[in-house]
Amino acid sequence: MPRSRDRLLTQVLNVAQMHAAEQALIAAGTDVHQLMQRAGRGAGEWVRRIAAGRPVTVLCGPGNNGGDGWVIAEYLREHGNPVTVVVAREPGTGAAKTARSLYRGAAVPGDAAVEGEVLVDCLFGSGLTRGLSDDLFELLACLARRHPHRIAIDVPSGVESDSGRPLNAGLPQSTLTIALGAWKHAHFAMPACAMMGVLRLVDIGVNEVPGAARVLARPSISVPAADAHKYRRGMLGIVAGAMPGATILASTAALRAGAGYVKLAASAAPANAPAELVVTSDLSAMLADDRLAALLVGPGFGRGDEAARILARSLHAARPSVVDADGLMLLRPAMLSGTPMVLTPHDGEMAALERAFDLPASGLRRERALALAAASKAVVVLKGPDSVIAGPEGELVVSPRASSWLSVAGTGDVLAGTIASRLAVHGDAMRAAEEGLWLHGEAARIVGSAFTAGELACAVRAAVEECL
Ligand SMILES: NC(=O)C1=CN([C@@H]2O[C@H](COP(=O)(O)OP(=O)(O)OC[C@H]3O[C@@H](n4cnc5c(N)ncnc54)[C@H](O)[C@@H]3O)[C@@H](O)[C@H]2O)[C@@H](O)CC1
Ligand SMILES: [K+]
Repeated sequence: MPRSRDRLLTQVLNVAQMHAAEQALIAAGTDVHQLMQRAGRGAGEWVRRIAAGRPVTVLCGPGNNGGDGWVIAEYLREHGNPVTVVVAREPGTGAAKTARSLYRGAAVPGDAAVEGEVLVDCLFGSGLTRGLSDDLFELLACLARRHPHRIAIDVPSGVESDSGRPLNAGLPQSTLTIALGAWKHAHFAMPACAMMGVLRLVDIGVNEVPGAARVLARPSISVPAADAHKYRRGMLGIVAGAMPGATILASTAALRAGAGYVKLAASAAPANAPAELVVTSDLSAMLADDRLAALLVGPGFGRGDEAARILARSLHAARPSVVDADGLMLLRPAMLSGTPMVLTPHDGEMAALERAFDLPASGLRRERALALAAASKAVVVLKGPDSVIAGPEGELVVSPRASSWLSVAGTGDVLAGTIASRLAVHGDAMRAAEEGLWLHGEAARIVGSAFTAGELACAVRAAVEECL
């Protein structure tokens, strides 16, 4: 793929945006038939490689997703791979009818008894508007049981493309999902993204859609300038609270994510503080220091009145800040100073912030993150298996599903420390959030399984190395 399309292929579109993008291509001279050929043949090549000569069953529905299925089947037949189409519904669109007419292989009516190695699910794609009827659900489920490899084309049938909501209970698990033209939100939203197996994208020439969300991608991190020194590289101040263990984890990550100097304001030096961490008991002096590039407030903070006062005092210093954990439970609109800020709530903290900012606690996660970002003028990293980053101007970045081994105490502190370290380096809240979230996910990939938050924090260094 040409390098210029790399960034373009990170866009994530909803159904309306995808339709508009297709219409733009059609207006520029490509017809639906050509688009379907590009999509079907691109997906067909993936299927052919996976099938490697083993029998493939293609389940075709009535819409253009079914049309893709007919193209895939013909592509496999042309390449000598055994293929059978199961016709769940006859094609209803012009492009799908044409695709069917061009297929010269075997087709059987909706027959659940067909067996094979690879099932290609082209029953419904982004046009699904309601749950599968009982007969279609049974057909899909029976075929899925009879095929060890299950490839979903565009989105698995039964999944709502814009939300990632399954519209039927008990939908089969796919081993591979091939997105067509652009990523859809379902590819990154729970619970659908956990049903999709490996994700691949086929480029059909879709152009940039203004306002589209993006998938979190590997950031590019600069090495320190030739004349760098510890302060110019960014000094991060971390404000400790009642439980300094959390700030030690955050500091361990922050020391490895790029900041030149990490200072911890704590009433007493924690016993297990890393030697590189400078501990001060003078919070006022730390906040007044001109060299302070960013602040992290919240991990292990406590939720009492004293903690609330320290939070307000810290944010009053008006430095680029990351507010996490207990800090989020105490944050009030009046504490915001308009300086770059990143908020890193999990779902429970998000609900507390929504109460504090008088926002509805309903809607999709990405919509809730966008609403909080708009109300607070902060960048919101809504954490979870399907983390999203929302910016105050409506920017939206969705993260590929994170390692489930991250579900262990302390990993949130590591994320906060990583983002804060990046914020200290350059002061750009959106960029720091993206870099931090990517580094965190990559560190988890590097440490693998059954890791501790401390091991994760140490692996941030290796993750940074991959971005240089
Ligand atoms: N439009 C284009 O230019 C392209 C579309 N492509 C494919 O087209 C797909 C979208 O096509 P469609 O919009 O035709 O959508 P689908 O193929 O998902 O099918 C939608 C049709 O099924 C009906 N329907 C929805 N839910 C149903 C249910 N539960 N039970 C029964 N019928 C139901 C709808 O009323 C509509 O007639 C994409 O996912 C992608 O696979 C690709 O071929 C690329 C090009
Ligand atoms: K499908």
